[in-house]
Amino acid sequence: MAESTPFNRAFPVSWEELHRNAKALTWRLIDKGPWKGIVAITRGGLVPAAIIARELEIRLIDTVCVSTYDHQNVRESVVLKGVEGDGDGWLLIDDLVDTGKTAMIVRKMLPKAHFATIYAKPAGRPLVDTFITEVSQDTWIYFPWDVEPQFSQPVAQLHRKG
Ligand SMILES: O=P(O)(O)OC[C@H]1O[C@H](OP(=O)(O)OP(=O)(O)O)[C@H](O)[C@@H]1O
Ligand SMILES: O=c1[nH]c(=O)c2nc[nH]c2[nH]1
Ligand SMILES: [Mg+2]
Repeated sequence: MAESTPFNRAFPVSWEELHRNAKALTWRLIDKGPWKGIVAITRGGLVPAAIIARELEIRLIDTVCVSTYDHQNVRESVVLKGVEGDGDGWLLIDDLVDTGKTAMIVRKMLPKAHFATIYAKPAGRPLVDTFITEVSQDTWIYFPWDVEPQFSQPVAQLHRKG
């Protein structure tokens, strides 16, 4: 039997929307710098970090590699790679905070970094310094790199099923 998850809503994000939101995040970050560089939290933080690096004209980019999910199932975080220093003057980027588990680990590694994400759910929100859009805790965000186009049921049919 498939494992159940706490996600009742789907929030699909297109490449265009992600690009626009990453640029919007840059506008919120520009006056908070200057930044020595960016630390991207892989893998989800890589695309937002690339867009933000382009907009802020930052070429020094490092990674912290952390994995906390198997698809929608949360588990023990695995840290595959850390980074030197305390993060002072660095921008730390991820795609989102959900439970805040990943953020808690990375903030401990880089306590002085400025942590920014595009999306935040309520449980993780207090751990983020700057973000763009909040979605509810029971929403799963579908990023464009994780999906492909497929048939979707007409609303009338979904409605009839209740
Ligand atoms: O706030 P949390 O509950 O920790 O969830 C947020 C984290 O989960 C996802 O990463 P994931 O572990 O799926 O790895 P990935 O970035 O390699 O896809 C996402 O990219 C965040 O890093
Ligand atoms: O693609 C994703 N969407 C989410 O909503 C989420 N929450 C934790 N990790 C996530 N990954
Ligand atoms: Mg991640």
